[in-house]
Amino acid sequence: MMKKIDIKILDPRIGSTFPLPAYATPGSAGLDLRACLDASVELKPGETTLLPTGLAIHIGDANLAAVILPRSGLGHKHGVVLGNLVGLIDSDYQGQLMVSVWNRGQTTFVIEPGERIAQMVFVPIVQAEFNLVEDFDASERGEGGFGHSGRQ
Ligand SMILES: O=c1ccn([C@H]2C[C@H](O)[C@@H](COP(=O)(O)OP(=O)(O)OP(=O)(O)O)O2)c(=O)[nH]1
Ligand SMILES: [Mg+2]
Repeated sequence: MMKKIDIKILDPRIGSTFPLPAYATPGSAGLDLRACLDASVELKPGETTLLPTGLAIHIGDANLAAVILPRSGLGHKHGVVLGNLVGLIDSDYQGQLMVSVWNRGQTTFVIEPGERIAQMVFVPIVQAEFNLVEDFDASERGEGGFGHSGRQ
């Protein structure tokens, strides 16, 4: 299913120097987001910085959201993940898409202008309303959790 999402270009280089986010293959779930930078940024071990993408989206549907996730290559090989671990884009957010990058590795990582630094995935959302009860209907698990079923 393809869904139309309003997008605004905030930096004139988007769409020319830096391509618009696009699915890399027909089966891709994620759209890579690029660092919309004037110059490269050095991210030392342990540092976190907020990168602009030069883009804003307005999802405009409370039953949809987007999540920003690390790219596996950056995270695994270079230790470059997200400062917030996962970014959540609300359907009513209209500001610039920002990516918090965290160098959790041991070596400095240089982010180049236009580099694909994270990926965005659209996800369905169910908003819940709470039904206040005194007792829950019984379930097989009950209150067991946090490994109560063992490791094997
Ligand atoms: O990686 C991210 C995470 C969030 N956002 C934007 C979109 C999101 O809708 C908004 C608020 O994010 P969130 O609710 O996670 O942050 P908060 O700390 O709760 O801020 P707020 O008080 O604005 O909700 O910031 C980004 O651009 N990138
Ligand atoms: Mg919030």
